[in-house]
Amino acid sequence: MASGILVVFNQEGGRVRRVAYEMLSLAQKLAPGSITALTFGEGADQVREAVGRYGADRVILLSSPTYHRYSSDGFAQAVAQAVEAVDPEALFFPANAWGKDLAPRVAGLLGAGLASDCTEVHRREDGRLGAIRPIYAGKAYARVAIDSPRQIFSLRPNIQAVEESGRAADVLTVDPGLDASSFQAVVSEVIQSQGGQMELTEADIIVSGGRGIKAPENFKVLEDLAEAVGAALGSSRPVADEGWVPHSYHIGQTGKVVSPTVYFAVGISGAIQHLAGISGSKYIVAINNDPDAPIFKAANYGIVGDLFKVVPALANEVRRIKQDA
Ligand SMILES: Cc1cc2nc3c(=O)[nH]c(=O)nc-3n(C[C@H](O)[C@H](O)[C@H](O)COP(=O)(O)OP(=O)(O)OC[C@H]3O[C@@H](n4cnc5c(N)ncnc54)[C@H](O)[C@@H]3O)c2cc1C
Repeated sequence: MASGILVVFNQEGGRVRRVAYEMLSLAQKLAPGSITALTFGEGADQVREAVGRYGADRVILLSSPTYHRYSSDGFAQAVAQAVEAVDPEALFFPANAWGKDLAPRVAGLLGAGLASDCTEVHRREDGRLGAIRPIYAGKAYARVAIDSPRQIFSLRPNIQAVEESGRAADVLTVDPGLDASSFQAVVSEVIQSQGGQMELTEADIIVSGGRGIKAPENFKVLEDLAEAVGAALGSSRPVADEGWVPHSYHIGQTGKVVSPTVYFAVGISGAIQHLAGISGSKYIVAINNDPDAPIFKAANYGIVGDLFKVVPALANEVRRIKQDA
């Protein structure tokens, strides 16, 4: 009978994103002792110790040149073969760009149900897994049950706690026997986006600017705060549409969905389409000179004031506290 969870994730040169550890920690709670991790690409061999520490009992490392370049159809076939070898009850994928591309293809190949972008996965009374996921642009949450024998979930980053279990994972050798030349679509080049900052969907702190910053050169004020608090930079859609910042900064219904611990919304009015992308934030700090701005209804902390005075004062205060510490 199918049992355990197969946790599939991406890595670059041995660098594993935190969401992989979050998935492993959660999987270990749901199916203790039967967690298999699967990753691909150059550097995959280096992740064994780290994934073991965070809850993998076994690990499949597809590090051969066949898997050096991402291929949606090729990787989906490899995951399907790993599923045949491991026979898990469920698969976890990260709900990042990589996982959002791969998970539906694997679900299609396996004929399995997929619940995407989940904020919670739990064990139900009937022994199967269930999930909670946001719907209607984050305005409501749905409880999801998957009827197919195999269940697939993609998990939103920064939602689960990470716990170290302190064991080393055993390496499980699975050779899908695939030939990269038969892959239909292969990523031939990855171009680093402008700014080269950390991935917004995985950032713990985000400083985000809206039209209230008035001109692209004023974004420096936000960069200074971001540097002081160690944050990634984001923006509302009009700011990215105007070309004041790269499009990769755009947060919201039609942009990135983020779930940081702290989200600074600076000069952002709080339109519903923007809130759709930030409702997973633990704390929202709004800085706006209009006391009636809708963002204050969503915020945990609000400062009514001119951002050009408030933000530099905040950055200086953070630096002063850090120096004193
Ligand atoms: C189909 C659709 C999809 C959309 N998707 C998205 C999306 O994904 N993401 C998104 O962000 N938007 C999206 N939008 C646009 C959205 O409706 C809003 O227009 C947009 O979010 C407003 O951006 P803003 O808050 O930067 O600008 P504004 O609404 O113009 O707000 C600027 C704010 O700055 C404040 N301000 C001005 N000067 C200062 C100052 N000196 N100090 C402090 N505060 C100041 C103002 O009080 C105001 O609240 C979408 C719209 C549509 C129709």
